[in-house]
Amino acid sequence: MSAIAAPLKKTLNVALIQLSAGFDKAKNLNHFKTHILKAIGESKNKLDLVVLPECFNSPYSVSEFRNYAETIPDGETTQFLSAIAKEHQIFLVGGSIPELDKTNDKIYNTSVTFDPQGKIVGKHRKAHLFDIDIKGGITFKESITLTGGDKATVYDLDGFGKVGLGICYDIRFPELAQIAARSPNDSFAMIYPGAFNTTTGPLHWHLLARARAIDNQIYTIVCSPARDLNSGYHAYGHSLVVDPYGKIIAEAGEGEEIVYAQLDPELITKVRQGIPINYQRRFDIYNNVVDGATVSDV
Ligand SMILES: NC(=O)CCC(=O)C(=O)O
Repeated sequence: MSAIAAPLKKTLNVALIQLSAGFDKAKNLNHFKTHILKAIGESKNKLDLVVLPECFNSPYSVSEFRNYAETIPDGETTQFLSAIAKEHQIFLVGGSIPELDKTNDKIYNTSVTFDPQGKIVGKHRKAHLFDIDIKGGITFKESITLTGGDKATVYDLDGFGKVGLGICYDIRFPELAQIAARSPNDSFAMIYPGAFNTTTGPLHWHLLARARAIDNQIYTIVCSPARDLNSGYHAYGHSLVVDPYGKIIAEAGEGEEIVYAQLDPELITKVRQGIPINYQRRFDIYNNVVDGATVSDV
């Protein structure tokens, strides 16, 4: 058995900013800035990382994505977030925004992460678009106006270690988290800006966040908008941080709230020593999972 690597190198203090967003982009940006500063001022530990929700600068609406779309990195929101990260010396996961790619005129649901110098260190385009139709529940079809990204995303939070990033519906596909958590990437967390809804949220939100943590023995961070019953989309809320045991260590309610958590560098190693699934995997059985594995016929 080889030594267990320590994916998280030191304690990380994180805040999740759960707010709703309306039609006024400038108002949305300022609302988030006020609360980022509030989190920095109120946190009892110096904050290292702040996470925003999916579609934090615009309504979450298929018919509005193009109206709010911006280019990255020169668009207004990217510049705005970069300046905040730099001024306050934090890593900032900028939720997600509708991104216009001028090279193909397509719109993506994109998350950008900044380092404490304001530099972009990670960019993820939502890979799995939220197209669902639950009779009597919710129908939503992002693919009417959005295009899916074509990559898993892993990047380094310098000094702490690596993280993987997915956006909302991406959490239903365990492969992105596996890619991030396993060697050679060895991430300590998956971060998901997300906006589950009031039909699937109560059923699946906590379970999926906990499942990704347990599958991979990493932290999972999921940040939702606050629920606004006057908007066209009722977000579930309940932003969460889950530890590598699958235990919820911080959780918001449904309204506007900031939640704080401290990620312990020793816990991942401890969990992996106690439940050593990393060394017990049977790749000889499931290495063909993409093409269709051979199953026993007896
Ligand atoms: N914004 C989203 O991707 C929503 C995903 C969701 O609600 C789900 O059930 O999955």
